[in-house]
Amino acid sequence: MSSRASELPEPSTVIAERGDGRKPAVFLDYDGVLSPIVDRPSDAVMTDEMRRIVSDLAGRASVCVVSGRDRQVVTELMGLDDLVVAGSHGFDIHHPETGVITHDASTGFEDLVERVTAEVSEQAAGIEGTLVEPKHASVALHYRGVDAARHAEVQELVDGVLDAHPGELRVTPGKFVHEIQPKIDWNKGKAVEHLLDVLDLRGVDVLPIYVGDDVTDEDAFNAPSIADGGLGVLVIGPTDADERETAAAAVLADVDAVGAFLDGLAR
Ligand SMILES: O=P(O)(O)OC[C@H]1O[C@H](O[C@H]2O[C@H](CO)[C@@H](O)[C@H](O)[C@H]2O)[C@H](O)[C@@H](O)[C@@H]1O
Repeated sequence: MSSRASELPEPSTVIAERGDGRKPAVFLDYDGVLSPIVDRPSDAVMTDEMRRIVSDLAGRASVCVVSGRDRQVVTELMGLDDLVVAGSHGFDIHHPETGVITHDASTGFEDLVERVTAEVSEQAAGIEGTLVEPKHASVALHYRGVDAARHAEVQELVDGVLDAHPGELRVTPGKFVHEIQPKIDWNKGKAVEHLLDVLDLRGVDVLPIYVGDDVTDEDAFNAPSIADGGLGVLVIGPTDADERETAAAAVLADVDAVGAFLDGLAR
């Protein structure tokens, strides 16, 4: 089911109205959720205050980070190495105590991603302001720094790369970024369902909550455990359109509101 973001309540209201006494299992996106959107991806370092909030919450409830970033990168930006992290849009999952968590789509795409990353890097060098972010299971082509008059060229580049690999790739739009991924049936929603299984978080006493801001987070809002009985929370950034349609059931206004919500959760 899809709703207009501006018409959705805050998550604390939903939880109170449901009389929900279940123990939260919290899945958190990173950019736009735990750290505001900034011009350069490498500048999105989590604040000390958000680090304290996430650490405190992890002491009271199950917390997993599900990010489009590479796992090592998001771990470093958070300054926390004791959380379960599903990096590279949920392809690369790691538990701090037991190590890598495998799944149906864990491997098999490495050569393709390496070749595509090289192609994108070579072609993007001709478009000033692009930034190529190589990742474990995708390549992100950022165009935030590209003159608007050249955005069509960036799109042509992406279309050309997809055409050169018929049936092998898909592209997901993000915030001034094209995420080129192997065409494999895996996404953040599948990663959430897998984590609920392997971390033994299924049960009538568990409330799965997913907090995200981007297009790829809609897969998680639509995951059965979030959409049916769980809680999807969309973070609307300052530049996002209020009329955005989302499968989330609640909204938060910005990263500060995320901090306040997480700080109050499970107390
Ligand atoms: O799934 P997420 O953890 O939200 O990651 C989504 C993408 O976030 C990053 O890019 C976005 O945030 C940057 C920093 O604020 C911003 O400069 C960029 O324009 C945004 O698209 C990250 O660089 C990507 O790899 C993630 O997939």
